[in-house]
Parts: sequence; C-alpha cells; structure tokens
Amino acid sequence: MLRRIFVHEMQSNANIDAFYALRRNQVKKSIKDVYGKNGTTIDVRMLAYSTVINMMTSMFWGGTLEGDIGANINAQFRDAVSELLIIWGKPNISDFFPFPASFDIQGIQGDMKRASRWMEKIFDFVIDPRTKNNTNISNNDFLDFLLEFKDHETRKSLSRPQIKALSCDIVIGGTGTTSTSFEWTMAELMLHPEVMKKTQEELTKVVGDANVVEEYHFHKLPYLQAVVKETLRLHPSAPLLLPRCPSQTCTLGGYTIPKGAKVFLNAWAMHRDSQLWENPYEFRPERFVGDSNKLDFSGNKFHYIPFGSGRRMCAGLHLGERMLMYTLATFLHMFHWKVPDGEKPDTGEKFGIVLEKSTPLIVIPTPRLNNLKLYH
Ligand code: HEM
Repeated sequence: MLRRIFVHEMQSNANIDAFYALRRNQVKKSIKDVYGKNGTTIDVRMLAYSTVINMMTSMFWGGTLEGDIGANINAQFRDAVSELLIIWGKPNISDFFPFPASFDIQGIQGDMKRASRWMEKIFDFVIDPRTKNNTNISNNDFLDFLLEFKDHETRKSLSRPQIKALSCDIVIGGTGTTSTSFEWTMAELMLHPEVMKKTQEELTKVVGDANVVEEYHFHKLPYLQAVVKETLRLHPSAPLLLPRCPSQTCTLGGYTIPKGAKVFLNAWAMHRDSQLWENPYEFRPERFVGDSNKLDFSGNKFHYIPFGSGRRMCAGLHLGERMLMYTLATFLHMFHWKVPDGEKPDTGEKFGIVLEKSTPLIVIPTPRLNNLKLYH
C-alpha cells in the first residue's frame, strides 16, 4: 500500500510539478555556493549530495524549519542518511549464514537500529508541531501530503510509523542514487571533452545565455538525455538492483530457483554485455540518439534497466530523472568545469548497494555566462 501511495498519489506529474519551486530554490543556493568558489577546487560528490539532500528535505518539510534549528535539523538529517546508506551497503555475513544471524557478528543490525532510531527522532521533531498545533496551515510539502492522506476506499489515514517508514524509504532510495549518478556523469564528461562541448552547445542553443535552465527545457535537450542514459548504462547506481525472493520454486533458463532464495540481478553486467551492446565499455551517448533513443527508463527492454524493472522497479523514477536532469543541466549551463592541472579523473568503482566512484571527483568551476546576476 505504501508503494502505491508514493508512486501513484505522491508522484503524479501534478505533484512533482508542484514541488518544482522547492527544488529550484535549493539548486539556486548551490549555484551561489559554487560561484563563491570560482576558480578553486570543489568536490563534486559533496556538491551533488548536499544539493540533492537539500532538495529532498525541502520537498519533505519545505521552509517550515528556518534559522539555526532548521540548519541543525537538516544537518543531522544529512548525517543520518549518510550513515544509513553506508550501513545498508555493507556485506552482511548473516545474509549468507542465517544460523548465527541472531548474534549480529558484525554489529550491522545494531548499527542499523541505532541509525534508524536517530532518523525517527528527526521525523518526530518535524511532525510533532504540525499534529499538536493543528493550525491547518498548508505547507504544500510531502509531509503535509502524508499527514492529510486518506485512502480513497477505506478513508483511513496513515499511522505515524507508516509515515516515517515511507519517508525513510523515499529519502534513502532517492539521495545516494541521484547524487552518485550526478558525479558519474560529470566524471564521464571530464574524460570526454568533446561530449562536454556538445552538451553545453545544446544548452546554449536551447536555454540561451541570458536565462537559467527550467524543467520545461528538458524535452528539447535530447543530447543531454543521451548523456544521462549512457552514464546510467555504464554506472547504474544500484548495480544489483534490489534482491528478489520467489514465493514458489521455479525454473528459469534451466536453473531451479528454490522458494525463498535471494536473487540478485546484475544490471551492471547486462549493461556491459558485448552480445547486447556494441563496444560496451566505451562511453558513447550517440547510441541513445535517434532510433535507439527508443530505449527509455521504463525497464521494458531487459538489457537496459538502470531504474530496475517490474513491480519493484524504482518508485522515484520520475522525480529522480527530473532532479538529475535539472541539476546537471543547470550546472553545465552555468559553469565551465576543469580538473586541476596534471590530474585525470578515474572511473574506479567502490562496492556497495549504491555504486560510487572509488575516489571523489575534484574539479574547478568558472562562470560560463556573462550575466553575473544569474548566479545570485
Ligand atoms: C538517478 C536516480 C535514481 C536511480 C538510478 C534509481 C534506481 C533505482 C533502482 C535500480 C531501484 C531498484 C529497482 C529494482 O530492483 O527493480 C530503485 C528502487 C527504489 N527507488 Fe530509486 N533510483 C533513483 C532515484 C530515486 C528517487 C529520487 C527516489 C525517491 C524520491 C527513489 C526511490 C526508490 C525507492 C523507494 C525504491 C524501492 C522500491 C521498492 O522497494 O519497491 N529512487 N531505484
């Protein structure tokens, strides 16, 4: 039920549109920050992570937490999400040897419980004033939506644990994936200056030099879309998707899969299979331009599934796509980017539930547009 609420109710196009102003404000803040660092080095992972998490918190509880308290709670939230993502990605021996699982040999379960309690406290802190004061003031954010939600058929509201569980899934599912995809795209563009040039030329043509990128520009940016698709092919942010578990013993491709087995689908390997892709290890956005552009994120063509496929596919697909496109288009349109002299970005990967670059991408931004007012 929670998945249905999130996918069909919260993520309708109208709702995603309604939260656009909140996302835009956060990206504007990041532009100002980057502008302030003009000519010096910045860590793209930090930039992407803080921009995405700020968009998330802004969509969750909007501008209701202002001043020092707001800054503090947002910072705590950022730390709690980072910690949960790290714990979530750790290989857990108990998954493979269920017998000693109750001993929690690596302490992963304990760490997870502690971080989840921390996260819950933050949600309680934000939810309490809204339910206690009963002010009826509309904040137009995710939290309002969840607090006011009533099932069409049963007329039942969501309980507080349900609200917190759903919120946690959304934030954990959306933050690392989107920010990592941003960093990988920037890394590939730094390694392929000709692709960077073409992407920025397209932005100049479509957006112009006197305007900022808006979400309505996206459908006129096929090359940037191709760059994003190609990045997600080579660097799918959840390389093994989420584990499946058959409810019945079944046979697939001649293999018997017992009921209850944990099944991982290796999207990373499928995206690099030379029987399915020409020169699979090369970064070539052109493969997604024109006719082959028919490949999309719907998960219907099984050789390209960066957002997964089927009933458990990414619940935040539309929002994730928009946040990624918007941040990339904006930063590429507003700034020139170069790596520090003598350095070359690498494409080494770090194992985890989210596929991160093994070393952070460090770059130097300089303003690209003449109208400096656009940076404030
Ligand atoms: C570039 C951005 C993103 C990518 C590449 C991505 C990718 C994925 C993938 C591959 C899965 C597993 C699907 C499967 O196993 O079939 C997944 C699940 C999920 N994603 Fe995303 N995601 C992104 C953004 C987001 C955002 C922004 C949100 C929330 C706002 C989100 C929420 C979720 C949730 C809740 C699940 C779990 C679904 C379930 O268990 O049924 N994702 N995502």
